[in-house]
Amino acid sequence: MEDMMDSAVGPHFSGLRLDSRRLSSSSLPSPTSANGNGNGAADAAKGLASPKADGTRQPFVIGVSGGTASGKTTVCDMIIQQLHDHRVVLVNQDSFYRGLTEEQSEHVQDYNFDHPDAFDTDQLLECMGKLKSGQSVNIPIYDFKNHRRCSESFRKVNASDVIILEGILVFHDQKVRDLMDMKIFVDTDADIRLARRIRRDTVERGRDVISVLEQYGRFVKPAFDDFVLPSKKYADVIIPKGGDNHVAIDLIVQHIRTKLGQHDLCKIYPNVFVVHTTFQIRGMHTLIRDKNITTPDFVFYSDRLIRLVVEHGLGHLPFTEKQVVTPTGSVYMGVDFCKKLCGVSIVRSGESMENALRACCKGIKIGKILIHRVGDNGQQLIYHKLPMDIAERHVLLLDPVLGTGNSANQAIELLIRKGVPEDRIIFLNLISAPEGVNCVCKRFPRLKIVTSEIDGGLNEEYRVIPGLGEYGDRYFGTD
Ligand SMILES: Nc1ncnc2c1ncn2[C@@H]1O[C@H](COP(=O)(O)OP(=O)(O)O)[C@@H](O)[C@H]1O
Ligand SMILES: Nc1ccn([C@@H]2O[C@H](COP(=O)(O)O)[C@@H](O)[C@H]2O)c(=O)n1
Ligand SMILES: [Mg+2]
Repeated sequence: MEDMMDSAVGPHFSGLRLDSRRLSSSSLPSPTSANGNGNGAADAAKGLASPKADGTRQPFVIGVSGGTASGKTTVCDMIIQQLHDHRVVLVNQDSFYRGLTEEQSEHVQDYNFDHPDAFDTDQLLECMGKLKSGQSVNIPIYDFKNHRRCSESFRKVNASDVIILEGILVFHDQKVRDLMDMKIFVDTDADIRLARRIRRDTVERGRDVISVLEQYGRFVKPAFDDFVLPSKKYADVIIPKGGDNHVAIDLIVQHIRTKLGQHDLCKIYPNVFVVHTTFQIRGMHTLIRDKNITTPDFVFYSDRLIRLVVEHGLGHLPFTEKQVVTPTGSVYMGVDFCKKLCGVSIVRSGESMENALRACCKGIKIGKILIHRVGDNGQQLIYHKLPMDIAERHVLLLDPVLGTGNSANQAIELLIRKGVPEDRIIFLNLISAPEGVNCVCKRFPRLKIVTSEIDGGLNEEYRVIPGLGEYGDRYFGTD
């Protein structure tokens, strides 16, 4: 999508109209550009939004606007359905309609629901701010039949990687626009919109045709001309034909998938590090993943790979400056290793990484954590033997395969309970599933993960695919 966006210079592109001034790579404005658009198209083309001060990434926010009944909600639902990914949430501007007072209700025919003042934009900004900072929010539920908010219930929306905010006036207020990394305008012919609106308001909202037409002529159309249409210029992408435009929706879905894709995990989570791949590394992975390899060969090549991961992990430790004198009498300005260090292996497969760690760090203390599932109810028992002064050390947590992330999270929680600061834990593994990376990084954004390959995902039995089977059994020859 990004490549295609960059090369699409004409006003029309497969039914998806892109503003070529914005999307030609040389003219992409920054989100803080002085043109007042608050345009985040540059971010949209580059990756997820910029990191926050604590190093975690902010969610990617997509604004979807357009006239009433243009198909905004339909388009958003289609995008979310196609993505089939729980890391995308929808926020409707409609939810932030102010409820009518008794007096206003008595003269509802005179109320302008299409004016910006009809929405509680401060509340919308507060909710979006919370979502962007990773907190879940309770969003009001608005009832179009009695023009009020439901007083007892809310819709809980969890923090996500992608937030879609849709509504007729989401591009009107600059503060709301500034939240967005990408803006889509659903452009549908006015006659079609009116026809749909009549049908929707009579069938779904219990109104009569006369009142719908009166409201349309008195408020909806003028407000469209005064507020909605002028905000179209802020759009990065214009979709003609709304939900019927499958080409445009496919392209947008593909774009979001790219943002969420496993190859973007390192962009999403700045603390995930994948060892730079070479043909040697690919060759060793090919051997250990082969179901026909002998146990000695599995151990030999695993050990080689683990040493690479350990060395990479050690590179993330703090250092102090150190000078030494060389045999030529010259001074070498170098660095000294971090001394306060220990390993912790998650028993049993994590123990397979201990030799490689000892080979790299002479005399290193290594603790152990055993996580034992109790029955089928998800409860787990943890046994551990850790260095007494672990709270003062940097911890290299060892487990060769990161699958669901559940055991890793249990182990990390224990380390934190023992006083180890989150940012002093480096989790080392050979293979990671994207699900595990998401699970661990969301919970512990300051911890570092160092891995040698990120696989496709988990199957129905929660095994990493393509993976390499039961690592511990293969390493210790018990398979
Ligand atoms: N492509 C389409 N063809 C036919 N009906 C549609 C189409 N898109 C939306 N509708 C219908 O039109 C009405 C308005 O669509 P909706 O997505 O709610 O628009 P908006 O959120 O922009 O107001 C709904 O009743 C919906 O079912
Ligand atoms: N009580 C209300 C509140 C809003 N409206 C109309 O809804 C339209 C916005 O929603 P869309 O899904 O159509 O974008 C807007 O045009 C309002 O006129 C209403 O009729 N009653
Ligand atoms: Mg809608």
